[in-house]
Amino acid sequence: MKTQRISEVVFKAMARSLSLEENCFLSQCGEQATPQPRFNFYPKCGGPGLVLGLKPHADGSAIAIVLQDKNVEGLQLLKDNQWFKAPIIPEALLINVGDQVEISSNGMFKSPVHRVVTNSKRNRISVSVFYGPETDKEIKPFDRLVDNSRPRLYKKVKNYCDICFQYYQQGKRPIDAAKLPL
Ligand SMILES: O=C(O)CCC(=O)C(=O)O
Ligand SMILES: [Fe+2]
Repeated sequence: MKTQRISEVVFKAMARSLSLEENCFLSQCGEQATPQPRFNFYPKCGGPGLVLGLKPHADGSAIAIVLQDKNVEGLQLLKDNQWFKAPIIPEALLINVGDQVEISSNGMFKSPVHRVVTNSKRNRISVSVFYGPETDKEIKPFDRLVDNSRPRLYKKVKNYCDICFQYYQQGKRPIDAAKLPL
């Protein structure tokens, strides 16, 4: 899977959709940004209403490219306090916006909270490839997206993923630590 190329196309398209210079997300990430793949296996589970495959979280990366199981659904996204199922579209790649794109786009793109539920009859697999900035790169809202009508919403962050795990364990959202008081 040529995920590097896909990430470039997606980052450029997101920049153009905000009328920004097309390399802005890519240059924030830097040249050495390495993909972080994760292979997920969710065993079938006798109590699917009681046990989650992956608890609610938002991805800490800039984007994630997800190849979902072709036959077993499970991914759900939170919108207006309701969980919505991600449909199965065989061979399709799902692109998820992560916290670091929410920060650099000053909230124009939202990093959705999502979870994975278990299935009582079938195992499920998925592959996520996370793209984010190289170590020590500073991420902050693009100046072009900050003005009087849209104030700066987030502080600068660095090595953001380091705090993500800690927040995840505590059931908190790391992006809340980056929010500026309104
Ligand atoms: O299994 C999935 O469909 C999504 C996995 C996910 O959210 C993640 O790896 O962060
Ligand atoms: Fe995720």
